[in-house]
Amino acid sequence: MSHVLKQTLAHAGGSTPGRGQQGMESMEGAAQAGQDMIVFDGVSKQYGGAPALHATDLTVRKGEFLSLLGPSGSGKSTILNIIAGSIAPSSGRILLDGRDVSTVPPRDRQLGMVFQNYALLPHLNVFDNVAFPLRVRGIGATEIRERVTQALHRVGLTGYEKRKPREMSGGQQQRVGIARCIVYSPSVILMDEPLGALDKKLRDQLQGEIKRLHRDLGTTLVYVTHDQEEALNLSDRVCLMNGGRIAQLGTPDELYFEPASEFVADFVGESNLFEATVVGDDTVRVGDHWTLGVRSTEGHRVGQRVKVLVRPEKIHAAPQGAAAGGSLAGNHCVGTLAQVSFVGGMTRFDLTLPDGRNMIAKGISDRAAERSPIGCRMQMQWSAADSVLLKTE
Ligand SMILES: Nc1ncnc2c1ncn2[C@@H]1O[C@H](COP(=O)(O)OP(=O)(O)OP(=O)(O)O)[C@@H](O)[C@H]1O
Repeated sequence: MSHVLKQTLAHAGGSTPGRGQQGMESMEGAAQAGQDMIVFDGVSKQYGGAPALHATDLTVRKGEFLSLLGPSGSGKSTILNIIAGSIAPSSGRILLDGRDVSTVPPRDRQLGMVFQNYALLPHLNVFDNVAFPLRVRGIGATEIRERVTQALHRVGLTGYEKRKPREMSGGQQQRVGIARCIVYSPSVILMDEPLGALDKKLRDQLQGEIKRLHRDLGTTLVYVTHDQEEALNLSDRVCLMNGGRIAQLGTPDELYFEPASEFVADFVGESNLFEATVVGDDTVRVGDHWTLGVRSTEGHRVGQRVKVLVRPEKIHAAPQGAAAGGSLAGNHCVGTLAQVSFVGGMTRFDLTLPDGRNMIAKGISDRAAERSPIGCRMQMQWSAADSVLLKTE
């Protein structure tokens, strides 16, 4: 039996909290119960002295959809597995709904898990796979039938009860995995790259279903992904990891428009980044002559080196001489068109500025602009309010 399958069964086989577990509730932990569902208090993990997770404080609120996003090896699965109890932290405390569970085994944490490889029992049909966690809890046959029927209905699999996992597509198998998780109403659902094995179209569809499910159930959900679009689309908040540390924790909007660092700006979406020097209030200079207005230089001194972020969709690009699109008073420059492409209803312009810098601009598809020949002169405009200074690292 695979390690993952064993883990799943351990979770699925959890009993209701016993006396021993309640005895572990510390007074301090109980006092923190309230809006916080999961609390990491200085939690770290080392493997033979190498840190997989540096000492981390993290709070997941009740009912929240929190994504753990980051490149490979950044510590996402380590956090998820520490919450699940399948990895013991090297230091720190974990509170679940105010209760210190640092030493509570996985089966007693009342969590649901969904894995990338579904981890279904191949010899059982869909009904029995979903019923499994209820059977190990000793629930009666009538209630099992009701709850399995309802869980399968929620994931759109009514009528598939008798199928074996191998007779189903990847997307359907993952729906079974989700039904098996929600059937026993866990207070927290942990999903580890649940859509990682599916193609883009199915991923998009199941993303919508997971989002709806989360809204309907109101359960706290922690979701590991390395796909930034998925994280931004699904989450109330995103916890972006880098090298075993939290790079930024915030709403998708905050990460996208107010990234805390160049790493965050780069990882989440596309960006134009300019090295610049602060030359006055809300004004910076790029290179020798180019002066830009920025949203704010508060907290920076004149002469300080900074990086300025402008998201491509905030830059309006048009062939030089064409009517300007709106009044984006503030910043402008000219350049030559290096490439134009049509991506999902947007036109993307890759531009080269006179000093050799590259710039990306994106806008709602514009037929006239799209027909602009490569090498033509383009004029770009954007507002100072959309030029954000990044904190220097
Ligand atoms: N059992 C282990 N023994 C030694 N090192 C480990 C072990 N498990 C994880 N690590 C290391 O800990 C770090 C964090 O791993 P983790 O699995 O949390 O990353 P991740 O962000 O989930 O990556 P991925 O997206 O590739 O799954 C990595 O450097 C990894 O090599």
